[in-house]
Amino acid sequence: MLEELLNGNIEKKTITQIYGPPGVGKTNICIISMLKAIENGKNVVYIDTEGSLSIERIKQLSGKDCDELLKNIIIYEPSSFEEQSEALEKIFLLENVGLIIIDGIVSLYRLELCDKINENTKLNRMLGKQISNLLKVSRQKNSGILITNQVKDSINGIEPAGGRLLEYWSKSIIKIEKSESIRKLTLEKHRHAKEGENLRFKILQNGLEIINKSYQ
Ligand SMILES: Nc1ncnc2c1ncn2[C@@H]1O[C@H](COP(=O)(O)OP(=O)(O)OP(=O)(O)O)[C@@H](O)[C@H]1O
Repeated sequence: MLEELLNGNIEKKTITQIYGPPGVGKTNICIISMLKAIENGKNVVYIDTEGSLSIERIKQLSGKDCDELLKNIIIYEPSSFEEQSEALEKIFLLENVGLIIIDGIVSLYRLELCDKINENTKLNRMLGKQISNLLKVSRQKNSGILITNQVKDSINGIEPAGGRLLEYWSKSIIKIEKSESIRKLTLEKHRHAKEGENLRFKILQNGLEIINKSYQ
């Protein structure tokens, strides 16, 4: 799905970010990207911070029994932002990693934000360290990085959460929105594909159906 919009695979050694409101289809796209990487003979690390990953959904989208596929998926389910940092450290020890997915990169971070400035500074430092580790491990393994992000309100409507740091280090940024059953992906930032390109699709039981691709 993302390949059609990016005119190629998810780039290796950089962060591709997809952001949008709840229930819009971010996890579905993560699963499709994961299945593609496995099809290409790679293992996938899936860091599920919100309990979004469903084995049943993997089964539906792959059309296969999951037992074989699960051998190629390393799932982490951190319950704190610190555990998320620890999960990233573990990837350095894994073999044949083609794609690292963090579904909800700042969900736990946002949950832990509070009114104590010291605590928030610590969380920000941890986010910086996580981004640095992600880039380091992806260079070491020659793997892609796909993260999903929540939205926050801004004067222009909505924008990705996680601040400038995450925006700067995400070399591809894709917005996803929904109107009734139609989803729209828009390429907002990319190093070598046309920004503003968009793709409309539907989520079906057994896959994602592309409706059209256009440039506006
Ligand atoms: N079998 C299915 N057939 C059709 N649509 C489905 C099926 N399974 C899930 N969906 C649709 O997928 C959508 C949820 O997508 P997804 O979980 O990818 O969203 P998300 O953006 O990751 O949400 P969140 O941020 O809350 O985790 C829902 O609209 C749901 O109806």
